[in-house]
Amino acid sequence: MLYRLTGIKRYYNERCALSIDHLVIEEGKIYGLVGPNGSGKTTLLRILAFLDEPDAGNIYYNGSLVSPQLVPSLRREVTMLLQNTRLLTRRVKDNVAFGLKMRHMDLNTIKHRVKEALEMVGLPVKDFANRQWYELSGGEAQRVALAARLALRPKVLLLDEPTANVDTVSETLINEAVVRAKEEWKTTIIMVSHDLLWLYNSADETISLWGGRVASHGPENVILGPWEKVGDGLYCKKLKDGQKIYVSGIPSSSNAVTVSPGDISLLSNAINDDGGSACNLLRGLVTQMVYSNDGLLRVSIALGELNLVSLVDKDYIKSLDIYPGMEVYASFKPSAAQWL
Ligand SMILES: Nc1ncnc2c1ncn2[C@@H]1O[C@H](COP(=O)(O)OP(=O)(O)OP(=O)(O)O)[C@@H](O)[C@H]1O
Repeated sequence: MLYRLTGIKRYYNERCALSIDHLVIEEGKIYGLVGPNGSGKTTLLRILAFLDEPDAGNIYYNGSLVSPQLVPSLRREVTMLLQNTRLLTRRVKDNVAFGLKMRHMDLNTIKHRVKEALEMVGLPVKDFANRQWYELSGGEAQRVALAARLALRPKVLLLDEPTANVDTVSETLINEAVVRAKEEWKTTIIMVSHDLLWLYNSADETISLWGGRVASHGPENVILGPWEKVGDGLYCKKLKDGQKIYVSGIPSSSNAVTVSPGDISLLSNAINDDGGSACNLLRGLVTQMVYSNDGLLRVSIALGELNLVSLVDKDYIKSLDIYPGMEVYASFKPSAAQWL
């Protein structure tokens, strides 16, 4: 275990922006960090980068309680890349070499690391090393900024939406470089991303934030209220197409629930064969089918204004003969919903 966070709180002007009871980050894994705007993603990254201190709680890094005395040495192992990082006003190779020089590395190592890092992000040394910072496109500049971090071969690389403002070529190269860092140096990666395809295929785990708290499930299947109370502990939401979703439990202040993709089953007709217990049965259209890195298939279904994702076995899909564009039924128990 690389990080263990307990009882973390971060306030801005007495408003709690982050409240994490318990979070563990394992070494050498890729974590996708997701959540709506303002949910605390950047706040969490800055704490993990030791750039900000929480107002309460403890952080353990590599088994040791992090204290202000430890922070300078930890900052050498952990590096962060922001959305639009400004380059230093100098040549590409000087940008990439900067951190290595600060660490007093010898010239041969610096030369090798600069070449390696630039090639990892798809910028050949002969074409780019001597270019000035202003002779680059936005996507190239972001890749140089990433190369400067990769050259350090960091133990932890924190990325705050690094592909938000770059074209698809740069996006692919950045995503590939991140995966290579994990494979070659066992770098632990924590990356804010809205790219669900990347999350499904490359991330080992997803941390989902909601209102500064870690939500129990991934980025999908957040269903917002309003909810109407229809029975004892039973609540209903009416979709625009007239279908109704039922959830149980005790509502929270967020008025939102999540349903794990694994708890949603798919049926090709409206006959529910779950032994008669009351289940939601919602008609929708298959919009996307993606293999996920756990060997299962993620099927996205559009129903009314909602999009639900179901995680299903490949063989089951074959038996249903489902394909994009097909009408299916998504089924889940009201008790599968968890209030955020
Ligand atoms: N320096 C600050 N001063 C006051 N409030 C802040 C500050 N930084 C962040 N906040 C607030 O804390 C909350 C969490 O912000 P944060 O930037 O961590 O969210 P985020 O999930 O990264 O958002 P986004 O997706 O928009 O980047 C927000 O409500 C934000 O307005």
